[in-house]
Amino acid sequence: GPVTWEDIANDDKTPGDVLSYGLGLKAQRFSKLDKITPDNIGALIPVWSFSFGGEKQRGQEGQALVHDGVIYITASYSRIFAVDAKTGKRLWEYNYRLPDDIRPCCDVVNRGPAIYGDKVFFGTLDAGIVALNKDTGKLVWKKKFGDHTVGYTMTGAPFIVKDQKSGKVLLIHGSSGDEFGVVGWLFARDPDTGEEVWARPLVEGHVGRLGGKESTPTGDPKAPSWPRDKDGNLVEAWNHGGGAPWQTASFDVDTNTIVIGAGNPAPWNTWKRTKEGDDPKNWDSLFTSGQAYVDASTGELKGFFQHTPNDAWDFSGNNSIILFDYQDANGKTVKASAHADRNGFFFVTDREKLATGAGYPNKPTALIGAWPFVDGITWASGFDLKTGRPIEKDNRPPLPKGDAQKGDSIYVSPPFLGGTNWMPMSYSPQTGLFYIPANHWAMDYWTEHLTYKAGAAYLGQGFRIKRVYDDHVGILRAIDPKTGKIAWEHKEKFPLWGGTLTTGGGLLFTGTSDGYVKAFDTKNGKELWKFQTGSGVVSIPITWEMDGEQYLGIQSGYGGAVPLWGGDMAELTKQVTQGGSMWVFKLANFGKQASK
Ligand SMILES: O=C(O)c1cc(C(=O)O)c2c(n1)C(=O)C(=O)c1cc(C(=O)O)[nH]c1-2
Ligand SMILES: [Ca+2]
Ligand SMILES: [Ca+2]
Repeated sequence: GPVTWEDIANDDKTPGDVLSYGLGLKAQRFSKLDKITPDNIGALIPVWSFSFGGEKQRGQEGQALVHDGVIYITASYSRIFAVDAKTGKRLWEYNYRLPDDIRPCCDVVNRGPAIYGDKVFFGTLDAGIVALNKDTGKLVWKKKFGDHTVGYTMTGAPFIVKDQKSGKVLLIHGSSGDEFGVVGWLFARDPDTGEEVWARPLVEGHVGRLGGKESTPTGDPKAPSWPRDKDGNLVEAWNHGGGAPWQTASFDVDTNTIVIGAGNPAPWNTWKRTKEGDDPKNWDSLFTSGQAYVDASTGELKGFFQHTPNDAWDFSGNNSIILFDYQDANGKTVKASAHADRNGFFFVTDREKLATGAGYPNKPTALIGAWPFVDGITWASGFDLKTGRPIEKDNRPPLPKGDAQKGDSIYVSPPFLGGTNWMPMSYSPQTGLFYIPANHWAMDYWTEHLTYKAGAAYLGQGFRIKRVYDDHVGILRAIDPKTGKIAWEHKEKFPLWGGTLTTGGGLLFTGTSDGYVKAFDTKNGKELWKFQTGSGVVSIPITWEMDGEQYLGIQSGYGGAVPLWGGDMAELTKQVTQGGSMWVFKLANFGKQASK
């Protein structure tokens, strides 16, 4: 049958299906299923594996959905499959026809579909979004939202919300393309027709749309966080300023607020976004590299917290923002958001303040806590809780001296690939901990001259990624959101590039770049189980219940940004062969089958 809004709103409470990216509107990636436990996980075995086929493989970063015994999985190169969850039999397949001149910065990935009514929705790499009939795979509508030849693309999973004022269900999705100098947009559409309801650009002073007409500027129309040139015009970078919300939202029903991360400013070169001769700290490049709180009815930006003002490192602010509640020291319930940023800090913010924070962003600050979750951060020593601003180490890549083509190279950690990246963390209400798939690495980093050219990379920085520790790159860490203390950690030889999932059985599932699906004890990080899938795992695990049994699903297929941009880490992972498949596991019950 059709998927209703109630089904989606209750997704986190109904383990028989998985209807949203994040396994619920709060994106906690926690399933209460407790049939698989630390005691019996030794009996977890594959039930089936499904190959995405095709000549082209590359990164499989999707999170699958499950409804009525059908799994919906997106794959690289804008493909989607419906597969029988019991048997692994293909029900239908849809291959979007991509033009040759797409410009995804960081591999031809897709992070998953959305489902609502009788349709499934997913983004395409030529900056489009399509709706298909979920039972037949037949195209219902398609919309192109940006010019792919200048760099617009889409890799993130769309998300369904319900505007609590109008009662309208909306399909929410973002855009990618900051590395090519496009302005990032967040869109709300009618899921039945694909018609735009509103759209919100995330560069200050750019104007949004509502009901097909210009609505309001984002922030201050004069864009005071961007500098002006000698003639009084906003600098070139402002026209191409980035801020792409290229990952997936969460939704706070209570305040009718869409919570989404905004991408890096463009270009990466901090001096192109700083008034000549001035300090970058005076030019924040709003509304980039932070968490945005958007009104579901109008697309207005209600609040914003910036993780990296005038981001010089492509730290971005995109990856998951998990909504959770906790008791503070006085026993008061705090409605908070949690986010592990590429800049190396784990943030806890007050989501009620951010949803109602009238006036200029960051004032008053909604920051509750910011703690490092990786070692050796070079750009800042911490955050000032009074102002919400970073305490910078004055370690920005310098301008080239005199006529030099390049500035002096500096050592930066985390590098632009981040302390973590797109791969979503998860939360366990049982342990009260967050589980962050992180990496220890660094880069040599230098400034280069540049001017904007449509369709060309717009960075103005050079880099080389390198290792920090001999024994590991990947570092899975459990962090306490009240204290920032690391409860446990687990090291991996290769970069971690897959998302995490926690369960009521006290397990944490994730994948590794060298091909394993692994399970850990959420309490102490003990590795309890692993299975080799045959290619690197850079996707997101899910779990669901079918006929009284708990299933685990995850995609295998190595790719993403590391093999393309990872310098020494790209070299390291060259030995990983490509693939493209979905794996499904459950507990072995040979005894029961024999007695049937
Ligand atoms: O700013 C952007 O528009 C944008 C988009 C994407 C993307 O859509 O995949 C990535 C990035 N930036 C990025 O900086 C990055 O490190 C990255 C890694 C990945 C990946 O899938 O492995 N995508 C992206
Ligand atoms: Ca569910
Ligand atoms: Ca980026």
